Amino acid sequence: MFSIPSSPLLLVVLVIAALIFLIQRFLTPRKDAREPPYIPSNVPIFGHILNLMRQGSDYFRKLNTRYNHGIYTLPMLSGRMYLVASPDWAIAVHRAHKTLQFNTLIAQAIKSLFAFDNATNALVDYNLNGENGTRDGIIIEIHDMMQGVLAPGPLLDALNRSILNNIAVHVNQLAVHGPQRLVFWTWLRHHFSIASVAAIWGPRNPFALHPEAEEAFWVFESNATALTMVPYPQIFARQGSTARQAVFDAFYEYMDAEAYNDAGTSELIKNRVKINMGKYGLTKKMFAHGEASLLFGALVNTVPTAFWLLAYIFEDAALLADIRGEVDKCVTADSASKRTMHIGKLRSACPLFSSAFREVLRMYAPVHSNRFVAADTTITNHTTGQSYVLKKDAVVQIATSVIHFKSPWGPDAASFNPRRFLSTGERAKSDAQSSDKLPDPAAPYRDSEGKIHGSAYRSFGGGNNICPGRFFAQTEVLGLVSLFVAGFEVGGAREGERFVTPPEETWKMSFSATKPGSDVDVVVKRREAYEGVEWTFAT
Ligand code: HEM
Repeated sequence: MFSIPSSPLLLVVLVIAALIFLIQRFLTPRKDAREPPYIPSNVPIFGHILNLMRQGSDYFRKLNTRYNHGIYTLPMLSGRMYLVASPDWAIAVHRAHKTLQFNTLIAQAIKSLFAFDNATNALVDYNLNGENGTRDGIIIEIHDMMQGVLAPGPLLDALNRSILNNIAVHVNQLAVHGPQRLVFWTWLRHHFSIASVAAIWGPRNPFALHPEAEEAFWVFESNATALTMVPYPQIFARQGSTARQAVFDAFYEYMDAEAYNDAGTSELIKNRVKINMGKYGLTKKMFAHGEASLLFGALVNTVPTAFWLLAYIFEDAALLADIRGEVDKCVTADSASKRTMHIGKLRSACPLFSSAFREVLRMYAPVHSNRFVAADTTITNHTTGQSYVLKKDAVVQIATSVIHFKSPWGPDAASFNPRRFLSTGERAKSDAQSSDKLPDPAAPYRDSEGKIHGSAYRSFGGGNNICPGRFFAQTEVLGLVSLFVAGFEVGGAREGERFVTPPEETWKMSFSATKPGSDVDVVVKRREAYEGVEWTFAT
């Protein structure tokens, strides 16, 4: 017969055990045998979340090493997350895009991150996933417009010209009177940011109107998770909230001055104005909030990518010499002091340079893709024929940070190999190519035997929501880095020292590219015979 325990401690233990049992019983999602393998955590209900908070996305790698499945069910609170850790399952997720939705999650995130009012939230929700069977609605129209404007063609060429010539202005001012010391990440982040923002938003852009908004943006960005998760962020995520407001204010001033009408504003922004304010009647204030979202797209991945590419090239004298051999062929001399970098040639005729760029993205931009399960959905792995059911209201996360470091990348997957993306065939093809064709930086990975691995290379995501900015990002990064390679030497802070690549930040969630964990002092000087040279780009 049941009797009340005499020890108060035992009583407490029993009550806690009973509570955990009840919470687990009612909160833990019911298992369905048709779902992907179910991975319990050592601490019920909260375990996976606590581990993620402590270890960031490294936790997914550890789970994958331990269980080695291609896809998992992770119970979290009363719901579940499906973790995708293989290219084949990633393809299966992208195929089911009607019910595995990107827009539902992005809408949820932008509403809180950009502090929209109710009227704007309603506009965001309108025909969010094409429920009406049409392509109207703010989110869908902006998506379609961006895919169009940023696709290879004359509009992208104009944007490329603008960013590259802005970058050249900054680089031309370097080491003019002899070697110059730089705090490298800080220098790069500042100059790349203002060059990009000027190319996109025009001469009277928000950073030009309010220079403090640039630093505020990076504070806002590093507090983005807290801003979306914490209630009353103005109290509990104060630093991020203040920085966010400074960015909103700078954009508001830009909108209020109608500076988007200035010559030099990109078609991207002119079209965003037409859709958001013209067609859907967003207020200037709310549009100013929403524009900050494009800053995330434009800056948070490209700046670290440029940094790591420069770091790896200048750290390794042999790699620098090889890439220089390619890049020098893309330069023409217009006069004794004027050189032109031909960007089309840079993209199509520098196989090692392009390979190193993609390798940097593999290692430092393993950005996860998230999808919302709008209805129970069966997905099938077309290599194995196996199927699983994903349950309504769950979230699917394609763990690029796992996929980029396992098969098919081989035993050296953990280390930087700038030649990884060269295959014999590809090299021959690139050498022979004389046109300025634009290779897709998100093209499937081909290994050294020429075998194609679809969806193994995922820095730009995949499926319907593949990053529209990938061609632009490729041009900006290769353009900036090419000027350093062709015209400068970057060494350590002391005479004769080589550049030493700093470690990456330790805790990361793989929402965006990894930043350096510490800054690095360098000395930049002009390359011999390029002392007085001024650079421009031809696109
Ligand atoms: C190295 C640079 C970049 C990386 C690694 C990157 C990566 C990504 C990833 C992983 C996604 C999500 C795809 C998915 O879930 O399947 C994405 C989406 C997006 N990116 Fe990028 N991105 C970069 C540069 C840019 C640039 C320069 C822009 C704009 C100027 C941009 C604009 C966007 C936009 C608007 C989306 C949302 C797409 C949609 O609504 O369907 N990105 N990016």
